[in-house]
Amino acid sequence: MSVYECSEHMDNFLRELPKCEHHVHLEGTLEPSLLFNLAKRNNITLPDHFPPTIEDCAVRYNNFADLQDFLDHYYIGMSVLIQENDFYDLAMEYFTKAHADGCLHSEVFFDPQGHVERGISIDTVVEGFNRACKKANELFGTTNKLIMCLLRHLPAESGLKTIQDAHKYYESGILHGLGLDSSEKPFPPHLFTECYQAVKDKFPDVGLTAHAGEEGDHSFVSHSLDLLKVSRIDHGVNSQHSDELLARLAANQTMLSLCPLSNVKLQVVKDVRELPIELFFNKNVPFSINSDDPAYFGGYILDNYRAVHTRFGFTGEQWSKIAMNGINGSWCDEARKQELRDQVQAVHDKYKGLI
Ligand SMILES: Nc1ncnc2[nH]cnc12
Ligand SMILES: [Zn+2]
Repeated sequence: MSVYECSEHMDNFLRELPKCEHHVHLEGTLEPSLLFNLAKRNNITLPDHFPPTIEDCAVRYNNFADLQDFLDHYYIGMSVLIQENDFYDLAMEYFTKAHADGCLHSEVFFDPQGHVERGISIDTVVEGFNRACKKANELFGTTNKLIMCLLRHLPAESGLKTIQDAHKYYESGILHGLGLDSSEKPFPPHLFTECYQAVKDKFPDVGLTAHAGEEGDHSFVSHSLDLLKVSRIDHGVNSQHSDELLARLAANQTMLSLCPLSNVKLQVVKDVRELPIELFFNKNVPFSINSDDPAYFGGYILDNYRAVHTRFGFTGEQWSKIAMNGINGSWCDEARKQELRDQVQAVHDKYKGLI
């Protein structure tokens, strides 16, 4: 349901526009090609109901009934990640694609509990991902931060243990944030108050965020703000149903990390056009545009920008504001933010009069 055309100039502008990604799960960047390679390399037999070929994956991934249906595949997919090098290769594939899409700063999620419960140590996971963050910076000049997520379908005690295991990585600055993901509706934010408090007490500078308002209603968003003290919200689309919450997000400039193609693939909406993106823009609620689990949802960050453009037809001015909001909501230092803002301004000026 594309309404607006994406002219050649606009397409170039969107690619060159310096982008920040705040909502991508590294395990969700596991393309079927790498998944099958790693299964072979590590002698992993996938269950019979997992799609047996790359082509079958494409069909199955186009037919998720909802978030849980996707997650059931996502957890099987990640079972092929065993060695530190597997985590490194996975993250390098993502950083390479993100760089080609004009993404200059990525804050990436990972799910340590999904690996530790299979007998993989958190050190294997973090060391592999951290090595890739450093290599991508060296190769592409991009900046990258790791956000550890807790799985909300597991008890808070498991979350607390994971936080303990990650202590040295928060202390050394290898981990920059804490997030909360997995099945939303049955596991509301209040269950994790103690986990968030534990990190906040020990590491007050660590960024806090949580998935909320993807399938859960707007109270999941306000409770994440009130109880978990998060400074960002992942998804947050259901904030649209509360004027009071919208006013609060705007007043505090709390950024929502939106994932348009994910919302379509997981049946949150039928088409990107139905998302409240114009409402958020007009109400001054800051948001960034992200890919969530691009290997499963058929598009990386630029595909998501394009999908939004063809539905909403934002002007160059509006796109530059969206890019600036993404920079302001990032967890990099002020010097890096200024560098990124200057680059947005330069691309904006280059395309003035052309788009
Ligand atoms: N979209 C999503 N929502 C909740 N948990 C996730 N884990 C990976 N992708 C997710
Ligand atoms: Zn997500």
